[in-house]
Parts: sequence; structure tokens; C-alpha cells
Amino acid sequence: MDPVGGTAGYRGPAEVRARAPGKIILAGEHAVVHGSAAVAAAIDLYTRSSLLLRPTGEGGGADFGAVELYLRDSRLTFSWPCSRLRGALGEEIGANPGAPAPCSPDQLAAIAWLLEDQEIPEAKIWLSAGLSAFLFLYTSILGCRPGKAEVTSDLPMGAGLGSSAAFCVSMSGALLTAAGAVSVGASRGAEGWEVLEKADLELVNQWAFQGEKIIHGKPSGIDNSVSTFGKMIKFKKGELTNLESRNPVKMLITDTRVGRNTKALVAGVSERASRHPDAMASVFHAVNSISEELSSIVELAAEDEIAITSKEDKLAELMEMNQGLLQCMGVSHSSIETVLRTTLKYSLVSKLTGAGGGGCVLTLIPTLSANIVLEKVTTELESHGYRCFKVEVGGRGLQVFRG
Ligand SMILES: Nc1ncnc2c1ncn2[C@@H]1O[C@H](COP(=O)(O)OP(=O)(O)O)[C@@H](O)[C@H]1O
Ligand SMILES: C[C@@](O)(CCOP(=O)(O)O)CC(=O)O
Ligand SMILES: [Mg+2]
Repeated sequence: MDPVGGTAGYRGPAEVRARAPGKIILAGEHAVVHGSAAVAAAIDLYTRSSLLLRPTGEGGGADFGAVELYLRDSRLTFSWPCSRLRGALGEEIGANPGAPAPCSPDQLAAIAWLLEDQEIPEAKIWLSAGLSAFLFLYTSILGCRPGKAEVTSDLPMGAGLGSSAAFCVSMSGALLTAAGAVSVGASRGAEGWEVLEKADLELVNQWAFQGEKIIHGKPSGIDNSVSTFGKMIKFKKGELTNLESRNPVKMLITDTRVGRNTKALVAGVSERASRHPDAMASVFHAVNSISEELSSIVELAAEDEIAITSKEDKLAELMEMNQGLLQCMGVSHSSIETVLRTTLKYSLVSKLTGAGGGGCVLTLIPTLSANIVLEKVTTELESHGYRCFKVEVGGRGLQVFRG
């Protein structure tokens, strides 16, 4: 299996592209890290990765050339000569796309060293987590074959919409496709995008999870799973259940633009749990019940206006309860509280989504609510400097395109 060169020489052109969606969490963030159920859905905002492998050197020497990453949105290019990668990673380098394994402490130290001479602007230092995940995924899946990757995203970074997972899933999808480690897709859409076979999606998901670990520290796996498989899912202790959402769920997303970092917030909740184990176990247990109930409600088919309203009232109440418990975990923020108060003035219920501490807030938009209400609440939220957008919920997961 060597479709892209390596010691067998270059057989290009071999550009591959992959796109993976962001997500919203309807219930259960943070608690899911501690074993509770959570409900998440893919949204129609994507991270796109492309990968073009370069010819290897005379005689197939992989030390020729470089591994490059271009982050199109920030117009930043990073480059590592293959010889330097090999020198730093030494024995740690070994293309083994079929066997996802965690980043070892030695690998992580070598990656940190490889980032030192890259000129990451001080204002974008948070990119280093993404760059570390990239170097880990690239070298683990392709070794140090020369190539150029490019990434662009619709998702705000560090805002709770799963940009880290979408980055890891789209990059793993592109790398594994280039490595020939995933087979031809189960279905090819009109524009040439393919959905991979289930077993191949599982492989992408496992690699993306290893990448998420570098960015998040202790991820539950919900974000990479929903980005890989799409739709709406219930997720508990690594087990994924697809949910059939019988009625459309309309959500307004408000990005408070308050930056935060998932790794620090997840660690903060774990510290609180170790200070107050019994109280926090009860909080996580309550969240589990909320997610279980919410997942059964979304699967109910509501046929008439009364049934739809009653279903949405229950969803709203559960979201409100979940928000209260997220406050108990210490992950709300004054900007989030402002969004909650503002939407409540219009009788709309909101909760934070993702890690909290700023970032994005979800507002349930009842099917029968008048457009004027949505316009008014959006105008008021935007007057605070927040950014509002509506998203389609429950769409496709990872798709790949072979050039
Ligand atoms: N397109 C991207 N390019 C580079 N790094 C990215 C990209 N998307 C996400 N990341 C990495 O993921 C981090 C954000 O992840 P996180 O704190 O989990 O927030 P979220 O996943 O909610 O957006 C960024 O700081 C960056 O390191
Ligand atoms: C807080 C958490 O539940 C979700 C984090 O999502 P995000 O990175 O804020 O988009 C962490 C996790 O499940 O890994
Ligand atoms: Mg994340």
C-alpha cells in the first residue's frame, strides 16, 4: 500500500481534500468527560484540509523536501525540512496509518522542539496546539514524506463549536486518504465528495481522537465522533448512538467573542470534582439524566402544533436545567449570562455550548415563533458586540475528495 510515493518514488498528482463539520452540544458538555451521556449534532460549518504530496528525492530519499502547512485564514505558512523532522523525531517517526496510537512523551517533546523555531505571532500563540496535533498526525500517518497541507475553516476557533475536532478529523481524513489507508468511498455525491466506509470512518475517528488529546488534554471523544460521523448523536463513555431527530431543531448561535481554551476549562472542572467529589458526582449524574431525557424527546415525532410546542417546551426546560448545572461546574461567564438574560426577555431559552468560559451560546428557536422575535433578539445581542448566526443541525460528517 504505497499510492503516494515514499521509497517507491512519486506517482502524483495526488491532491486530496477533506472537510469535517463543527458541532453543537445540546446537553452534557464537561459531564461527558466524567462518564455522563451527552447529546451533540453536526452543524453546516466546516474545516477543510487539502494535501498535496511532493516527489521524494533522487532514489526515493524521504529526507529531500519539507512538510509544509499553510493556514489560509491567518495567512501563515509553517515548514519543516524532512531532514529536521527525522533528526528530531528519530526512532519516534514511523508511518503506521493503520494503527492509531497516542503521542508518546518523547514525541511530544520533539514536537515542542520542532515548533520553537517557527515564527508563531505572539497574538496567535494558541495555534501551537493545532500545529502540534498536525505534526503528530502527519508524521504518524505519513512518516516524513514531503508534502504541503492547507487548512481553512468556517468555524470560529476556541469558541465551543468544535474547531479543534474538525481540524483533527479533516486532517486525519486527508492524510489517511493520501496514505491509501482508507478505501474508495461508499457513496460519491454530485460534486465528487465521498463518504467513507464505516470502518474507514472509525480509523479516521481514532486518529482524530489522538490529535484532540494533544489539544484538549482529556477529551471525551464526543467532538471528533460527531465531526466524523455527522448527524445527531448521544455519546456516553465512548459509545455512540445515532438519534433520529423527528422534527427540525432550530438553533441560534451567539458567539460572545470571549476567547477561552477548552483544555484549561476541562482541567478546571476536574479540579473542582477532586475538591468536591460527592457534590460533583451528583451534578454529573443530574446532567446524565438530562441528556438521556433530551435524547428520547428529540426522537419523538410531533405531528401537530400542540405536540410540537409541548416537545420544544420540554427541550427548552432541559437546556435551562443543564445551564444551571454548568454554572455549578464553574464554566459560565458574564458574557454568557448577558446572552441568557437578553434572550429570556424574548421568552427564549439558552445555554452555553462546548467548554464555556466565553465562546458560544445556543438559543432554541421554537418552530412557531415569529421571525420578528428572532430579528429583535439578534439585533439586541449584536448591540453587545456578539455575533449571531443560524445553523443547520444534524448534517453530514467527514467527506473526502480525491483529485
Ligand atoms: N483551522 C485550524 N488551524 C489550526 N489550528 C486549529 C484550527 N482549528 C482549531 N485549531 C486548534 O484548536 C484550538 C481550539 O480548540 P478548543 O480550545 O478545543 O476550542 P474549539 O474546539 O471549541 O474551537 C486552537 O487554539 C488551535 O490550536
Ligand atoms: C467540554 C467538552 O465536553 C466539549 C468541548 O468542546 P469545545 O472544544 O469547546 O468545542 C470536552 C469534551 O467532551 O472533550
Ligand atoms: Mg475543541
